[in-house]
Amino acid sequence: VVNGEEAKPHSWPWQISLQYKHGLRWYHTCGGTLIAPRWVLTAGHCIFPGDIYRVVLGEHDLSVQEGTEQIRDILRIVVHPKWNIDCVGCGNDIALLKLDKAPVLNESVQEACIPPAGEILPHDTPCYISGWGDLDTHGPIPDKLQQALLPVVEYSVCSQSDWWGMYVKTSMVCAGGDIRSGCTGDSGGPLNCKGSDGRWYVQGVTSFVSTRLCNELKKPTVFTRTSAFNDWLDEVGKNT
Ligand SMILES: CC(C)C[C@H](NC(=O)C(F)(F)F)C(=O)N[C@@H](C)C(=O)Nc1ccc(C(F)(F)F)cc1
Repeated sequence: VVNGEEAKPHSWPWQISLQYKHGLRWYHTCGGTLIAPRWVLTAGHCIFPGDIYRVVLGEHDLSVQEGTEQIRDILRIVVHPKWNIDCVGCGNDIALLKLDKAPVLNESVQEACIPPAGEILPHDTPCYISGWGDLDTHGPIPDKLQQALLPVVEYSVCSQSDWWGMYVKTSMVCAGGDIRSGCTGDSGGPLNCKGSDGRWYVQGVTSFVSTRLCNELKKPTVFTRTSAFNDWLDEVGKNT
């Protein structure tokens, strides 16, 4: 997250760290969101066939054992069938991870709500991105979870030629566009937006930023719009 701030520990208790094994060590590679007892939502582009992954919940500082962490192995990875790394602008950058065992829900580990199908947030709705991604285009990476307020940018603005133009689809949500943004390593994490019921909804899955600068002006962070995939989420979850 570029130009954000350290999140209050465990204030986004559904945020997970997706880690891959390299040699004998594990490394944070993407964010994700706990959306059901045994299901984590992340981005399709976070998954590389053949890699070994694990999920860490209840995390705040990646470099310290805080006692709130719960580590889970992944039983099944389901990447959206239409996700194509060679066409990031086509969308469908979404995947589900089934955990081997449900984590214990507590102060540090909670589920986020999934928005109703088709829900579109109005321009300037205040949402927060959270993640352990780079603090700037070329690093460094933080140890502690970061957050930034990213107001929603409605599609009619985000699809303007000097914004994302044809690279953004209605199955996506844009947010930000000023000096704050997501950045490498925030991928797959949530766009957190508070509903009128006071609950937090994962309205987006962090998908892409500008290849030039993470926080390039008029290139808001682009998220997979969760409310465009309710049917797919239900379908995958059913044939657990
Ligand atoms: C690995 C990528 C598919 C996703 C990667 N995502 C992120 O860094 C994050 F954290 F914002 F989600 C990214 O945006 N990386 C930059 C360097 C990038 O490649 N951006 C990008 C790629 C394609 C397009 C498009 F849509 F035009 F094809 C737009 C931006």
